[in-house]
Amino acid sequence: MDTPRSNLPVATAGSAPASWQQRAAALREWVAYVLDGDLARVHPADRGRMMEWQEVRTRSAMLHLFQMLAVLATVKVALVMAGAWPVAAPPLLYAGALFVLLGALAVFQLGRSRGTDALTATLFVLALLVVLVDVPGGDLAHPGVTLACLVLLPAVGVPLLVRRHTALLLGAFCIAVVGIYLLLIPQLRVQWLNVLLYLAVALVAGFKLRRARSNMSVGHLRTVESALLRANTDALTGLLNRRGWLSAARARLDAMRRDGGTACLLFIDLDHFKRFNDTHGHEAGDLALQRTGRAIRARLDGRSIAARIGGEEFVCLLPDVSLHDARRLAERLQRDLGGDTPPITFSAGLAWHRPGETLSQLMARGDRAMYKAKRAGRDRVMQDAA
Ligand SMILES: Nc1nc2c(ncn2[C@@H]2O[C@H](COP(=O)(O)OP(=O)(O)OP(=O)(O)O)[C@@H](O)[C@H]2O)c(=O)[nH]1
Repeated sequence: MDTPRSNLPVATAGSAPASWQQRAAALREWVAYVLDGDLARVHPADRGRMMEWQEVRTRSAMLHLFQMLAVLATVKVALVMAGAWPVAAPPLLYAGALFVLLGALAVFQLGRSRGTDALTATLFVLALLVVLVDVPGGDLAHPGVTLACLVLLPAVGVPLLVRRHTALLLGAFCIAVVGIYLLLIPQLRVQWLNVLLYLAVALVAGFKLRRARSNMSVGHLRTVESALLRANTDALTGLLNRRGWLSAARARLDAMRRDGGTACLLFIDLDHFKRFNDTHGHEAGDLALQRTGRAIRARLDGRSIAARIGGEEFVCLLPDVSLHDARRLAERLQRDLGGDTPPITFSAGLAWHRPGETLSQLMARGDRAMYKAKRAGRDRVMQDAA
């Protein structure tokens, strides 16, 4: 049996690219295809799933971040309580612990419902402050806190947004700035190691997050992609199935309505297929369907859409093809399949798309023309009145 192929590109399939950047690039290509490229070939329900995927991805990144910050804050509170970490203002630390609690609640919310991104972002900033409240003086308005926040936030955020080298350069720059600043202020010197430690943790966390997000994206997209392929593809022939056809052909007609253009519908029904099965066996019948699918694919250009919409029923939408050319294409197909052993014959109906006509109306006319061909003795191509 043929490996099912569909009209969707398989950007993320094949051998796994070496680095996560390459995987992310493949991923972006695929997302661009699905979201911006030819959405015509993706069922509207899948569009919703793609959006959902993006939301899930963002949320998961936030979850990772909160987990790490919560761990940091917990360690710190434990050290303070054990007397191993002197702080100037314990009340502020306990207030910070409250923020962590709120952060944990937000994490819980993130896992459960939508629309908590603003809350989580706020809590994220507050949790960062928690890690910094022990700057001497314990004053949140202290310039050291402000500076550290200004540095830590990009230290976490930058690796998520830019390339590794740029992030490392920026990180080194931030560390240098903080180092110089802290050396210039005597009362901050005792804390500069702490701050550098946080910076290092923040940088590592940023990279880890980026990697985790990218890995998850590739894995998740592969799943979505194969689900999309399965849902829209006929497993036997690799052409679109009825679901994929309805979505793709409707979208193509919509695009024609918007941008102009014409199309022809070709409706194909294999002749006496029951007899074919009875004579040669069901397996030979399956092979005949696959051969038909291959022959159709070989004859169509990249803009045409082809599907197996029923047992031995095939349809093709041929954009910017005249009735005359569509008939020639159908006749070539007849020759392709008739020359095989055992020969396959089919009856075909042609209908030229009328302006404003829906897909069902067009298909009904194609079907009618195909039945005319059956009634006239099969193994022929008939057309509906243009
Ligand atoms: N091998 C195989 N047979 C199939 C498949 N799907 C449908 N069929 C068979 O296709 C046959 C269709 O038979 P009919 O609808 O009576 O039509 P027909 O025998 O082709 O006769 P006409 O269309 O009038 O020429 C049935 O016997 C189905 O069992 C399939 O996936 N594989």
